[in-house]
Amino acid sequence: MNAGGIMIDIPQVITIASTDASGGAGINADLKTFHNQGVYAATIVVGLTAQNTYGVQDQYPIPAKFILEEFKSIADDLDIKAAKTGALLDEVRVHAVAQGWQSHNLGKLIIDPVMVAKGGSHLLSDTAIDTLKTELIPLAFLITPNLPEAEILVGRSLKTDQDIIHAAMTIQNMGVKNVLIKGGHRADLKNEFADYILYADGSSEWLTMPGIKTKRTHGTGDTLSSFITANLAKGYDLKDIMPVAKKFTYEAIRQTINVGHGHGPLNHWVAITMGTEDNK
Ligand SMILES: Nc1ncnc2c1ncn2[C@@H]1O[C@H](COP(=O)(O)OP(=O)(O)O)[C@@H](O)[C@H]1O
Ligand SMILES: Cc1ncc(COP(=O)(O)OP(=O)(O)O)c(N)n1
Repeated sequence: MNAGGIMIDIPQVITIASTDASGGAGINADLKTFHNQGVYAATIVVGLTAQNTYGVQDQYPIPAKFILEEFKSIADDLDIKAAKTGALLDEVRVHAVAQGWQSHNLGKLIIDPVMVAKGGSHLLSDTAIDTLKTELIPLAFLITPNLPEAEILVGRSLKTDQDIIHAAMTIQNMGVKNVLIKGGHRADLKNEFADYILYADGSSEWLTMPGIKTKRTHGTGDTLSSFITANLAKGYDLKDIMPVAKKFTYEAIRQTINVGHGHGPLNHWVAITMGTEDNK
């Protein structure tokens, strides 16, 4: 009821992750990307980080019981179409998120398996990897590891295109429908950045953009996975979203903003939207 006004239906999404005090990564980057893409965003906060563009100074996990309360509050009221996870910190938090997910229907699950931040700090403990693999990954629509994260998931080093293609198959066999392996950390590619995606139907593609020579890449993975999450919630097909998500992230790095003195954050004001003339 909104007498005299108008009621607008807007796709609703959620990020299940940790905050970044400096605003460039984690929940902060997710919310900016969601807002940019015109979806309504809720949060399940799993942890807090004292962090800046130099690195992570401290982290504070939210108790599992409270995380489950957050799940219930959202599920009792909102109509979430897609959710993404980010830094989940440890085994207790990964288990709580898997438990919360199984108890409530929050649409498509996108896992960004954040393990190590740019400055080298661990945002997922080693003991949580098995829990991630056995409890959370089988629930997901899409997982988006960067190269080092994919190496940890499959337990071998990934150097060549063939290594990456086989790793995506290994990860898909863990029970997740679609697998995106991001190439931002690939040592042999300097002039172009190629990501590989293996889709649920067995088809696959390499997504390539020129490499930008910059250290201002704080929150690139969060931005890419949030763009995908927002547009899945809007009803777009993953195959149509992927090239535009790649372009959005590229432009958010290229059109840099002067914030921070280390690995600076991205520009979350770039105007790239699905369905517009250049981005069918
Ligand atoms: N310097 C860069 N120039 C162009 N694209 C980049 C650059 N760094 C990262 N990307 C792209 O940003 C996205 C996130 O990649 P990556 O850095 O591997 O993830 P993460 O932030 O999770 O470590 C990928 O699409 C990757 O190709
Ligand atoms: C709280 C928090 N969550 C996630 C990250 C990592 O974000 P990512 O997009 O992978 O970017 P970088 O670590 O490469 O900056 C984070 N740093 N903090």
